[in-house]
Amino acid sequence: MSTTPRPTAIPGPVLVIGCGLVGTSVALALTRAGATVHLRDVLPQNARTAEMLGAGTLATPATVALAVVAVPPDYVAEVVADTLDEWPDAVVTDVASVKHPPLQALSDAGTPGLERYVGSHPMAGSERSGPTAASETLFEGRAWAVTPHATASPEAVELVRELGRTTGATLVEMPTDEHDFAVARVSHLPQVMSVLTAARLHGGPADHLALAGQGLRDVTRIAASDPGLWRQILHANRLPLVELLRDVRDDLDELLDGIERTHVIEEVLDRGVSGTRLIPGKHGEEAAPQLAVVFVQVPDRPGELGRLFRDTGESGVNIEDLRIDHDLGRPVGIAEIAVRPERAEDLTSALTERGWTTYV
Ligand SMILES: NC(=O)c1ccc[n+]([C@@H]2O[C@H](COP(=O)([O-])OP(=O)(O)OC[C@H]3O[C@@H](n4cnc5c(N)ncnc54)[C@H](O)[C@@H]3O)[C@@H](O)[C@H]2O)c1
Ligand SMILES: O=C(O)C(=O)C[C@]1(C(=O)O)C=C[C@@H](O)C=C1
Repeated sequence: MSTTPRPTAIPGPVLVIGCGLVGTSVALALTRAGATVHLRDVLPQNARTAEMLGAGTLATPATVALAVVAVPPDYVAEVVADTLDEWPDAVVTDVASVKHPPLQALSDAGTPGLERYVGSHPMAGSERSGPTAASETLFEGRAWAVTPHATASPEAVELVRELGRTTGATLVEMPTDEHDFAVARVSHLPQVMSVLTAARLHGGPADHLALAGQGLRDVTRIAASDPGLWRQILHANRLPLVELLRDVRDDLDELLDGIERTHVIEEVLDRGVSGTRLIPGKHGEEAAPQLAVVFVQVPDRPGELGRLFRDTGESGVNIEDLRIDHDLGRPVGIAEIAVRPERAEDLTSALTERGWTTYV
């Protein structure tokens, strides 16, 4: 949900280099918070599209307080070095998904001005690429990693923190190598598992694929992401990723060897359930609370969803999450309203009283 942005404290113009999904989303969020944003891309049409979307201006800036490098990982070190050189007063950050390799390359090259560079990484994105997939609210309530290095100036670190805060994200600070181990587990391994699952659909007869439901769609959404970008991410972070893939290979062996014994299957399934409970909830709560889901039949008519939201609001029960599915072959949808378990009963009775068909 979009919140009213607070004005940014970034003390001058921002230059966004790379106007794809992430760069344009950053630029839109900064513009919305009152920053003057300049746009640049190796593909002029992407910068033009970002400008048309209201993300900033194509005019060359006279000065730059902060440059945000939002290009694919293979080009980050080179573009950061060029930007430090071109704008000697600017702080420079990048938003790439892997943080240690570019820092190492910049440091090995003895890059002048390295104290003005602080890497960062917003933990939000999409399976879509390019400026037309951008959104000014993409980072709201999401984690934004800031990865200072030993020689970074405190002023540079603070400016990059302010960038994350301006987009509505929650800051998480850690060294680059720790960051890369963390994202191998929470982002890169999930990407590989999604891809492997989607790839196994090849060869499935059409009438088998016709049975695909929401479970498959949930697991494979990110498999549709740009392979060119992910080749770079996975290659750059291959060392931590390989460790996790070996663990997954052990899990597969355990399942293959034990598939005849139900307790082995049960153990694997239980580890999955407890794993999902370790994922932090919204607003950075320690772990996602277990939620109860109230299912509500929604007639397929204009205005019905609005009526459901109004009735839910009047019940005083907060919606923690929401999904809407279509009941195949019937003129109704099913709204799945996730609420705190202790409020499920209140919501069910409030909605039933107002004429809704519900089940838990
Ligand atoms: N896609 C995601 O979900 C996601 C989320 C967080 C961070 N990231 C990181 O953000 C960065 C950008 O990813 P994206 O998803 O926005 O990709 P994208 O393909 O949507 O956009 C990349 C943009 O960079 C431009 N570009 C490429 N080389 C350039 C150069 N040398 N100079 C200037 N512009 C150049 C491209 O023309 C394109 O417009 C990547 O480093 C990625 O790892 C991606
Ligand atoms: O597609 C999404 O929903 C994402 O958020 C993508 C996602 C992620 O794994 O969380 C993917 C890579 C990035 O570096 C950051 C975000």
